[in-house]
Amino acid sequence: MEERQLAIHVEGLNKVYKLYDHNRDRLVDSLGLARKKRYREHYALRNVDLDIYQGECVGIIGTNGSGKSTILKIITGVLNETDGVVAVNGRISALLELGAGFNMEYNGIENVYLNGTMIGFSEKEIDEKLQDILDFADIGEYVYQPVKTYSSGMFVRLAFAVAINIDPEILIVDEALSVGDVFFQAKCYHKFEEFKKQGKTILFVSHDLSAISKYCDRAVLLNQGVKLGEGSPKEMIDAYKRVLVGQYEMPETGGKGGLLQDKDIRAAAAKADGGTVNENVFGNGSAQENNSKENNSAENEASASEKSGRTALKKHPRTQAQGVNPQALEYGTKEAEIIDYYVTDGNGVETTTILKGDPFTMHMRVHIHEDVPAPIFALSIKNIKGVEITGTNTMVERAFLEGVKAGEELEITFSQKVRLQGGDYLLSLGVTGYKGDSFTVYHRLYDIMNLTVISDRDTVGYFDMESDVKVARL
Ligand SMILES: Nc1ncnc2c1ncn2[C@@H]1O[C@H](COP(=O)(O)OP(=O)(O)OP(=O)(O)O)[C@@H](O)[C@H]1O
Repeated sequence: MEERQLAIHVEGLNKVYKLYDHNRDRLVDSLGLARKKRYREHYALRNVDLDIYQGECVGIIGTNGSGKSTILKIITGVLNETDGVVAVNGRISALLELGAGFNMEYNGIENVYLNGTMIGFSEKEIDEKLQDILDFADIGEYVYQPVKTYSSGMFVRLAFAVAINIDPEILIVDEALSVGDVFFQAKCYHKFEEFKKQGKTILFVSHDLSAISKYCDRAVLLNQGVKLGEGSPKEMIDAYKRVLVGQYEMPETGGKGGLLQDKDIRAAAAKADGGTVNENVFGNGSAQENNSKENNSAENEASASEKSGRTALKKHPRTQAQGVNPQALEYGTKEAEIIDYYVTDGNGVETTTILKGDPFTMHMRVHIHEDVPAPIFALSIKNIKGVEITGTNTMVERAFLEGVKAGEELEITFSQKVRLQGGDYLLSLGVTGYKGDSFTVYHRLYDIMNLTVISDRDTVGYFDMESDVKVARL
């Protein structure tokens, strides 16, 4: 059997930042005058092992601040590790932060030469590649303008064109592609396919889970600087979904490469941050707290309810990390009030990310404050441009409930399969009804939640008609 060659080997990698509360502490420390420790240690990466083989396309996923960019920067040599081993076998071309390696005052062509020589090409070699680079970037006369005048889209076109046309053995891309328009993205992903066929190695970070599942052979999941696991994109996206809703748990931990449990991560993070275990698995604990305070209209509502003499409700404090939109629009008389909402996948696991074709259920809990003769419960789904894609309600579905009394609590579920194309969607919920002849909105939560659909096979338009396609020779 042919032995696979390693392209990137990372072992026991740590990156620790010193965080100072005051600038004077930093100064005292840098002058070597500090008698006691004046900083806190922050682990951007903690004991990470990673092997990537030649010809693989590997995606790194994880929440904000999980260490994705840090590991790429260390592999490409832009950043030094605190300790650990990093070995690279092959010429790397990297597309990291937009603008890295570019001189803003130079024009596009001058920057092509600047970048090319930085990677180790001679002027003559770059001369030979220049036309391919300019053709791929396709930014016309702008190549003669200083890059400081470029839009971020133009910038990424040129940077990507340079990165892929200088014939790297290992291509490293950090998120940058999301800046380009869809046509350019398609061209880049096509190039990825070509690269893979040529046996080149690709390592890329993206929040676009569809791209990860479509192009990667393998995915790595980072959280709070710790590698939670690696495996098939589907498996890791699934684990990532659980991290997002705070339900991550893996059955086995054990030896090297084993998956850690939330409590291990929290304990490890807490140790590095000064000892106390932070119950929040989403990263910065205080930021998370602020989020839930700011965006949780439910909490504000509770106090409003109390003021109006209604019983205080036990509401689930949902947060932005759980897909809740802090800018959701809310109104209604609140005679019936939506007090909780969440999405579960086909296994009954709470999530905000569903694979196209899979079943999912929208759950809505409603507290009835005043007798309501015949409430209508509704769900609708919009795309991020605001186009209403689909929706339904208990009236059209003929799921009637009559004579609902004050004090009751109801759970309404909408279960269906995802036929939407890959992308982000916004869910709206409502409770309305007729009081005599007059239509009343009891409670509406517009665009309250985000739902991400992951797809590696998008058809045309808003939804997949699940066509049964046959081609026959006659
Ligand atoms: N110069 C720095 N000083 C201190 N902390 C830093 C520095 N750079 C990064 N960090 C911290 O290191 C951690 C990892 O950051 P990194 O940028 O690698 O995350 P990421 O996964 O790429 O996030 P995102 O998805 O938001 O791009 C974060 O907690 C970040 O705050």
